[in-house]
Amino acid sequence: MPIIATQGLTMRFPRVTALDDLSVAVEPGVVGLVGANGAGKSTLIKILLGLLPPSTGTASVLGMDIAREGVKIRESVGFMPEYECLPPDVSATEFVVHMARMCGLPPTAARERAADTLRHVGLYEERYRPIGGYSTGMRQRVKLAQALVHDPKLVFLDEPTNGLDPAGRDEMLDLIRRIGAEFGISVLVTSHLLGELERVCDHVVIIDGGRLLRSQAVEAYTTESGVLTVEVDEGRDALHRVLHEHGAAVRAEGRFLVVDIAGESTYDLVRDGVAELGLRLIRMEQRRHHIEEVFQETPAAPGPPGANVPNLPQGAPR
Ligand SMILES: Nc1ncnc2c1ncn2[C@@H]1O[C@H](COP(=O)(O)OP(=O)(O)OP(=O)(O)O)[C@@H](O)[C@H]1O
Repeated sequence: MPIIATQGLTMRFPRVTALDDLSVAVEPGVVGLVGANGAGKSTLIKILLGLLPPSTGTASVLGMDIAREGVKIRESVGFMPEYECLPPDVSATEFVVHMARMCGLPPTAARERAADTLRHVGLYEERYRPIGGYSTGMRQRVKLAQALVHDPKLVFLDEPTNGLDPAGRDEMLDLIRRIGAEFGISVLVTSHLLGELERVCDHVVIIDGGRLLRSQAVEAYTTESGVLTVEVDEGRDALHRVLHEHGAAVRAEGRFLVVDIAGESTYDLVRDGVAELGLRLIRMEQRRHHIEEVFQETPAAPGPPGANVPNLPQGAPR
């Protein structure tokens, strides 16, 4: 059963259509929702939580209908909002216990769950200090903990890496991966950075201007390309020459050689060239596409000039 399914979901605000006839279904796992700022990600989350009725269309979350079963959906789904929502004067422990109580847990269970969850997200002694003194990374962890404290089957994480430095971003991405892999909780995580989702997601949905561009398993985005990356210890230029002389389409890229694959013979050619020159082969592998490259190849949907050109920052950490 899909964890999320939408049919013709449309959300019109007075000045903008935030979601435009969106039909998509995703299976359990870690699912990325990618789009530039204003693409409609937060609007979709609000609709899926049953907090905002769509203009037209239908949707279900964990098999529950958003129009009729919003309360049940919110009982089963955790939500980490993008915006700042933490009270500065209470500690992380007090806040997360309070959220657990709001979800209906009895006092002792709420305290135990809060302690476990805060430990899982990497907050230890600091959890007794007022949140007002926390770094951005620590505040993001508290927001994540409150989303997980009632043991949901699914969590919506809206831009969880926003505002984090590269190290904090890596830690948050690792946490997200663990939520899916170790705790068996499905995740819908939004980001405007494609590269970072490639690392943690099983499936990625790309939207632009409220419309669906693609919905695919990550492996489908990162299919093998037609080039071979070759790395040798020393003698890169000599190998370049030899391969070129044997008719291979070869070019240097940093310390690598990149060779177009013309068939099985290309592998033999590289192996023979390395042997002939007496070099040490460190790596010979078929290169995989990165999601960002695939996305750049996606043709823009029809519309006014520039309206559908995704404006996604490149070079995200991988
Ligand atoms: N309550 C609202 N009233 C009017 N317009 C809105 C409202 N909420 C969102 N929008 C508009 O809908 C579009 C989609 O917004 P949304 O917040 O869903 O995008 P997003 O992909 O989450 O981007 P961001 O990461 O910047 O929040 C934007 O043009 C936004 O200005």
